[in-house]
Amino acid sequence: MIEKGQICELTIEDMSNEGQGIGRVEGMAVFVEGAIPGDVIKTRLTKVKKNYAFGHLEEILQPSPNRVEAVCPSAGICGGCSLQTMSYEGQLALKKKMVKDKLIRIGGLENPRVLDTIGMDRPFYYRNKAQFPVSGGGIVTRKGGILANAGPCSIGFYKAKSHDVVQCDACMIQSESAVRLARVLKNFMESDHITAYDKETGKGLIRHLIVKTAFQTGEVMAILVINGKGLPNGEKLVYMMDDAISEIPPDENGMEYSLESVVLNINKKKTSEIMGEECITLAGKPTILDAVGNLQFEISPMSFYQVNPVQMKRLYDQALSYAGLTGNETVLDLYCGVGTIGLYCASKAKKVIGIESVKPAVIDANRNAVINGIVNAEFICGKAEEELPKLLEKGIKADVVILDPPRAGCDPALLDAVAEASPDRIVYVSCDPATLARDIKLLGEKGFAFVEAQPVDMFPWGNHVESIVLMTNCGLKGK
Ligand SMILES: C[S@@+](CC[C@H](N)C(=O)[O-])C[C@H]1O[C@@H](n2cnc3c(N)ncnc32)[C@H](O)[C@@H]1O
Repeated sequence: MIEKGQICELTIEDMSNEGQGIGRVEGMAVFVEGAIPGDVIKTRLTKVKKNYAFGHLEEILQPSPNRVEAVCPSAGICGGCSLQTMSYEGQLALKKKMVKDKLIRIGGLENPRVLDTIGMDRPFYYRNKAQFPVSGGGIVTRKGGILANAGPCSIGFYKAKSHDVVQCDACMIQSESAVRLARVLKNFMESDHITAYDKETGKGLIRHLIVKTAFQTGEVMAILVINGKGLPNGEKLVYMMDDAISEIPPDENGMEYSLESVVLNINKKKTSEIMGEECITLAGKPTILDAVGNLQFEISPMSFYQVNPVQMKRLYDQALSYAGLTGNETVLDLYCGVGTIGLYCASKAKKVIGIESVKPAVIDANRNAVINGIVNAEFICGKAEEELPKLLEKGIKADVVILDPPRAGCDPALLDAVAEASPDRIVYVSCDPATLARDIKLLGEKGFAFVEAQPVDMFPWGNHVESIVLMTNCGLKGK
């Protein structure tokens, strides 16, 4: 019987979805922050539940062969990048293992073929999207009408297991444009006494700064999520941001960056949702343009776009290869975002139909078909689980179905509809191996055979795992 406060020695064997090392004491799983697979550690149990426990890392008795010194200057302060003390080779191996383990344990597969994780040659400064929380700053009214200074503002990352924000002065995975704009917004808020939103009181103006950077064109978009209708001295901030971006020296590919869009996103709800529904373009264009391969994509503030452009191309190349297109197929791109995967397939298929629930993304997708001169693709707005049955009722036949749902995976109704469509191939792109494995099992029961999985490292130094799976129709249902 183990209890809170007990000191135990254990070997870390696995990693949780939240990035904690997992070991076992008396058969019970113990989750330890800061421990990585292969470490032998001494831990003090801080919480003991019926079937699992949490421990504090007291001492590393024997470091994992994959343990390295963290290279990021913000290591130990910022709560992101839970694998920053693991060698990159170790991370790639761990991610492959995580996919395989989930496919066996949750997916019910015996010995699934999982290929080596496709890694990056240089896994740094890869993110094209930064999402920074904002705290402090400005003058606030306390109880009794007393005016008080809310302290210096910080724009950056949450500390591990807290909502304290640490200024992002340096980050090994974010773009230079994102780090610079975080600094500019801090200076602006301090000089102009602008408050950050306080979720306890529901007061204060600035909630988040989101920066999107199109590495293939150099276009940068800054989105200020605000708890109000407008931004005092917004024009001044635009000039400050523009100066900061134009001072970035060209990158190693000679790319010059320019601020093309500054957007206010209104979110007055007391909710943990980052963005509200209304966007107002404060300066420049309402979208930015990026490219993948020889296709161009316009992206609006609310639209999903893969965060790692180098790996996005590799992921899409794999999707295209798994789709096995000959030119005669109808491809359904479900959860299509701005239409990237579908449009990537369009020149090799007869017809592409995409479904996506976020309206601005669907508008982007249809416009992206036009700007690329693609005439055999159309994108529909709605929930995939509601729209696919309607397409089937209209007699649409699908040869290849691409699924790329959010972390929660597919709605069971959608999997039923996919089975009814009875495509030859299903290409399933996933950012959560657990829900992927759950859905693979359900699709298996509906007559689709798992062929192989290819993990693609979309999030170096982080514990999230992207992978892509090919399933083929066993012909149980017939076409
Ligand atoms: C992981 S993203 C994939 C987007 C796209 N395939 C790509 O590679 O950029 C998942 C997308 O599914 C959309 N989505 C979420 N729930 C949905 C639903 N029930 N039906 C259709 N789309 C949905 C999200 O808005 C998001 O754009």
